[in-house]
Amino acid sequence: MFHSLPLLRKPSQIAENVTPGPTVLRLQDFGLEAGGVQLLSGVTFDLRIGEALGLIGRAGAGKSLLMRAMCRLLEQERLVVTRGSLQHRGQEIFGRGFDTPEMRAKVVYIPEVANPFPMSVWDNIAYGVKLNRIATRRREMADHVEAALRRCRLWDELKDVLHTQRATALPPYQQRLLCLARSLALNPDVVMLDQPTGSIDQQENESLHDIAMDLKSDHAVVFATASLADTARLADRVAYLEEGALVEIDSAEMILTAALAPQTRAFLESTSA
Ligand SMILES: Nc1ncnc2c1ncn2[C@@H]1O[C@H](COP(=O)(O)OP(=O)(O)OP(=O)(O)O)[C@@H](O)[C@H]1O
Repeated sequence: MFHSLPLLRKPSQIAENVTPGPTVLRLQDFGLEAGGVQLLSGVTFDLRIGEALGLIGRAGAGKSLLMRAMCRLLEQERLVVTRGSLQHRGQEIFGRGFDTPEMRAKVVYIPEVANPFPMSVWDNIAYGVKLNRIATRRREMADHVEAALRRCRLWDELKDVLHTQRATALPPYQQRLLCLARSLALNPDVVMLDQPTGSIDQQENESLHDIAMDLKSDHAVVFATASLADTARLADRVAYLEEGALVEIDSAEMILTAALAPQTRAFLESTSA
């Protein structure tokens, strides 16, 4: 029974000294159709720095699509029609004249299958830092590379091979973390992680949990995972999606132990059975 899930964090595991910061994303009755097919509808929520939102739902419910929409990273965008409002810091993401590259540095999406550049670890991070003029001097650049790798718990392992280790030859989990480090070096305010705990072992899961809890201190974090246990450990709020529609969003505790919508309850029952 889902109401007996022994999954919720103890209060002590909630990031300490974090009071939710400013709202960075605001969705109001947001919907999206592609090629005449309705793929997302009725999505309304605000997202603030300092909180983690877990997206749950069956395969194909629209979790990845929603995250991709939130950073305007859609396939065949010319076929896409949006409804309602989706704003990053007060600006419509799908509005005309919106600065998409600048926003993509601020609202980052890390897919389940990592896509590092076929370059060294250093170049993977330095490339965007240089392009976005975050640092130009080598000393400054080195600080950014180190800080990003430290936050992703990669520094100790990679510090001696920054220039010689090809990113695409790293193990898959490290590739994913490197992509996260690459994005963090651009100072985003929203970090979206798609299936972050997919195909990783227990030790990696623990390390990822620590990384995500730390990220929450100065970012808004959105993630989708098939694991309700991981959702319960990481999320402050949880949103349940079904067939592209937002059915219910509330605190993690409410959704995972006392969901109101029958659809949410049915999903939780089937998932924890
Ligand atoms: N650009 C697009 N054009 C048309 N259909 C799309 C597009 N992007 C996604 N879809 C469709 O939208 C639906 C939602 O897919 P999505 O990958 O977001 O589901 P999901 O909830 O993340 O599933 P999973 O848990 O399996 O990852 C799917 O039917 C998918 O084929």
